[in-house]
This record gives sequence, C-alpha cells and structure tokens, in this order.
Amino acid sequence: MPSFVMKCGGSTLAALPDLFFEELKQLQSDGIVPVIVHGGGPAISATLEKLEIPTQFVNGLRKTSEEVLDVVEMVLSGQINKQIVRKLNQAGAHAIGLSGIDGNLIEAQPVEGHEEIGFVGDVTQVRADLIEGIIGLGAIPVIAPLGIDAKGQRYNINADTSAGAVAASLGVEHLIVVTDVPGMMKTVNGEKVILPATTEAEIQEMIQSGEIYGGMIPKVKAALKCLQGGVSEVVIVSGTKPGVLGRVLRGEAEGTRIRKSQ
Ligand SMILES: Nc1ncnc2c1ncn2[C@@H]1O[C@H](COP(=O)(O)OP(=O)(O)O)[C@@H](O)[C@H]1O
Ligand SMILES: CC(=O)N[C@@H](CCC(=O)OP(=O)(O)O)C(=O)O
Repeated sequence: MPSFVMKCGGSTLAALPDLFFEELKQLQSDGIVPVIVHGGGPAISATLEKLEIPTQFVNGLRKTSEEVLDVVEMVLSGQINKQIVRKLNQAGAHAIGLSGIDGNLIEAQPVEGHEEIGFVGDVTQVRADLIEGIIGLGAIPVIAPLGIDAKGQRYNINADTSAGAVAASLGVEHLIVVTDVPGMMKTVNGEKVILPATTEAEIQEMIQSGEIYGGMIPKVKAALKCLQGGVSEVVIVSGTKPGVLGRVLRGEAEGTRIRKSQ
C-alpha cells in the first residue's frame, strides 16, 4: 500500500538536489512507499514560447487549446516525467512513469467555464488499482497530470488538483506538496513569516485579502478538497533541505501543515 503522495512542482524541479531523490529511495527501501505526481508549468511555458504559441492563465489555470494541449502532453509526459524517473533510478530507486492517460489512470471532465478555458479538466476518478499494481511490482509510480474522458478526449489538469485527487483515492494520510517556497507565508506585525500550521478559515481569509495568490491558490484548494476526501494532513514544503520528507512524515516542524477543521 502507498504511504504518502508527493506533488513536485515545476517551479522547483531543477533545484531539487540528488539528496532529495536519494531520500525517496531510502524511504522506499524502508517500506515507506511514495507515489509522485508532478507539475511542469514553467517548462510548458518555455516550450510554448519557443514555438511562439501564446499562453494565458485564468484563475491559476492555463487556457488550453488543442495546440497547447499537444505541448502540455509532450512536455509533461515526455520531458518532465522521464527526467524524474531517470533521477530516481539514478538514485537507486525503481520508478515507473506514466501519465493520467495511460490505462485511463485519471478520468476527467471539463472544468466549469471550459467554454473560455478550453481543454482543462477536473478529476472524476482515479484508478487506484493501477497505482497499487505498480507499487506491487516494487516501483515508485511517477504520474504526469493529464486526464481522459470516456470519449477519449484528453485534458490538461493542474498538478496540485491531480495530486489531491490521487491522494484521496489512495486513502493515504499525507499529501506532501513540494514547491519553491518553504511554506505558506503571511505578514504578521509587518513581517513575512512561514505559518507552521493553518486552517480552512485562515486560508479563505488569505485568499480574500490577496495574501494567497497565483500558484498557491490551486494548492490550497486541492488541499482542502483532499482533506474532505479523507487525507489527514497536507504539508507544503520546499524540497531543497536534506531530509525534509522524513521530517514531515515524523511530524517534526517543517513547512506549513493543513489539517481538517474540527
Ligand atoms: N501566501 C503565500 N505563501 C507562499 N507562496 C505564495 C503565497 N501566495 C502565493 N504564493 C506563490 O506561490 C508560488 C508557488 O506556486 P507555483 O509557482 O505554482 O509553484 P509549483 O510549480 O510548485 O506549483 C510561490 O513561489 C509564490 O510566488
Ligand atoms: C490546467 C493547468 O494549468 N495545468 C498545468 C499543468 C502543470 C502544472 O500544474 O504544473 P505546476 O505544478 O508546475 O504549476 C499547466 O498547464 O501549467
């Protein structure tokens, strides 16, 4: 059975040290099995720019035409997914990469407002049995956040949204969101601090006030949704400090912890 789901943001992939992948290998050897869902927003944007295809975000989600979708699929399941698999295997782990389209792993439907935003999906179902099957082979599943519907239409799904749905479907205790900031930041007495823990009420307040913006919005929305779905704790951390995953799993002070309100 998987022990935790980790979402790795495109913002930080290049900055993750070899030690980060070695820790994942060590956890796997100790029987603490990770499932990885990754992003790749900056790499998608860079390739779109090279191809001179304009790109635009609406409420943190990329407007996705058929042309953009081709690039999203190529970058996420071709470039980024294989990069992570290579790094894990280099560290001595055994990783298998796939996208949400493989084996209909992530079933999706168009998001609300799809007339404007295009082929952006919301997760309707995750084939947890496939993920468990890969773990049963002794491998770490590495999942690119694309989805598919019954008609065979592909969707671009935000990676935080995908990771939240995967975590809820697997029934894990922890979703660890690895990003380029050490946690959720708030201005307290004129000073920016990392919140060690936060609540749904505080998150809603910070979205209203604009203290949570951009890429942090899909993260906290996915966090609140998967807590409703049975995950015990979502932790937002940076992956650049050695041993970060172990500290999160042992409940030591690290990043920002979000738990369901009582
Ligand atoms: N309250 C906040 N605390 C920390 N970061 C925030 C906050 N609100 C917005 N952000 C932004 O969210 C970014 C992380 O989201 P994003 O760039 O989408 O990363 P990823 O690729 O890891 O998903 C941070 O770099 C920061 O600019
Ligand atoms: C619909 C949507 O916005 N999809 C994202 C998928 C990648 C992603 O979420 O990557 P990060 O985690 O690095 O942001 C995109 O096209 O950028």
